[in-house]
Amino acid sequence: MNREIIPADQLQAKVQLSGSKYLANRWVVLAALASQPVVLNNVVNNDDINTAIKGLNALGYRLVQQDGATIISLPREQKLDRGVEVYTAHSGTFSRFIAAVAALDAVPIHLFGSDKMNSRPMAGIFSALRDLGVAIESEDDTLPATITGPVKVLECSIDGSISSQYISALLLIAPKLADDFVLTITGDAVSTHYIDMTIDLMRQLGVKVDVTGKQYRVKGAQDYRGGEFTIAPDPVSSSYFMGAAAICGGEVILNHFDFASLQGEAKFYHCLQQMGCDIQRNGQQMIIRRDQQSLIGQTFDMGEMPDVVQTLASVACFAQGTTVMKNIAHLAFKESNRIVDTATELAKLGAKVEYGRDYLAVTGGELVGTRLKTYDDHRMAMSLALIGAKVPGVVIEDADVVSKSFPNYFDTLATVGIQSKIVP
Ligand SMILES: O=C(O)C1=C[C@@H](OP(=O)(O)O)[C@@H](O)[C@H](O)C1
Ligand SMILES: C=C(OP(=O)(O)O)C(=O)O
Repeated sequence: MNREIIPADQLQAKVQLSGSKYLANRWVVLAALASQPVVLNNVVNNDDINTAIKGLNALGYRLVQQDGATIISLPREQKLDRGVEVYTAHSGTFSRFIAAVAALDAVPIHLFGSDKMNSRPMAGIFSALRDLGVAIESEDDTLPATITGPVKVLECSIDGSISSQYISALLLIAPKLADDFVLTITGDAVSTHYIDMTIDLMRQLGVKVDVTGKQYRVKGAQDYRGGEFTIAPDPVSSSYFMGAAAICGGEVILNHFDFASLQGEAKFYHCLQQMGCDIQRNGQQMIIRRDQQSLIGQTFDMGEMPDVVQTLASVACFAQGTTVMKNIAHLAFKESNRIVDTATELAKLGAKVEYGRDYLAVTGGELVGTRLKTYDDHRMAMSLALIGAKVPGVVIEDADVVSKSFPNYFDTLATVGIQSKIVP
């Protein structure tokens, strides 16, 4: 389904966003592994989280979706006694997390993803699991793969320069191993705040994790305890509405912003502030305003904010001068190649774009609306749509890719004043 975005006037809107998919991805795994019941509230209903729940249940874990946004998880009754298959769809996070969870069982577990997911790297987690004595069958260190545990060795190292998800995955299962586990990160680690988020939630369930520089030590045979938790709103979903205020002008109020979030992208508003937006906090609300002031291009290190690079690239199209997003080599391994593919689509609109292995630079100027591809990447659809709020004739192809993280994205955009219509 393709959508044409209708240009909007200045915005004057309030928006309430659903729970973080990043926290939910971790919580469902932790809840599954917990020794007591866990209740999760404000769980986002999107493809990635539904895939994770289904996949964990295929391994005999017991997560049940109650009415709306609540999930209840009960402890698993027994380990698997025969092999099963798990579909990981387009979720990089779940593919990496479930590879580690699968290693806790001593039967072959076959993982396969969507075509896109099957081309994303898994080598980091597979090589670490092999070092831990787990058998991995995979043609080229991608999915599909068959994983046969259990973990027999309790020390490994992992290259942190491709994805932090490999590290989060191993940490999540570490308390369930028989003895103390030591993980050392090599290389220049990326997206490290995601590892901090993982450890923070593990600690909330009562387990002990020691961090010394690039080394993580987790005591073996610890129980994740139960409890009831409410998931805070998603900082990356909120970036599109902040970006909308920056591009269209006017004011957008995020009803509830997770100011305490450890996630790197929760600081995206600092980028908009530096470019000229006025940002205010009122309790849990964030207010983003742009009146007469122009946006001014800046240089940003986005190494810890990978998932808002495309939002920033869209905003940059409307700024004076050049916005440089650097330290983003790891964006090549997401749902699309978020350096090359973003540059390609922006260039189709007439934007002046330059890119290299680890940067993207966008210079503001006149744009002309056209049809844009989304490459099976939800964030490509959501961020490019923002350009259509200002430039007539922007058509987002395969706009329903947004269901990966934000199924009602276009309805929510309409509530802030940016309408769209389905077109051939
Ligand atoms: O741990 C996570 O929840 C994620 C980590 C990041 O990936 P990388 O560590 O691969 O950069 C991020 O881009 C992804 O959307 C979610
Ligand atoms: C990269 C993303 O997710 P994942 O790696 O889980 O597919 C994302 O949501 O932008």
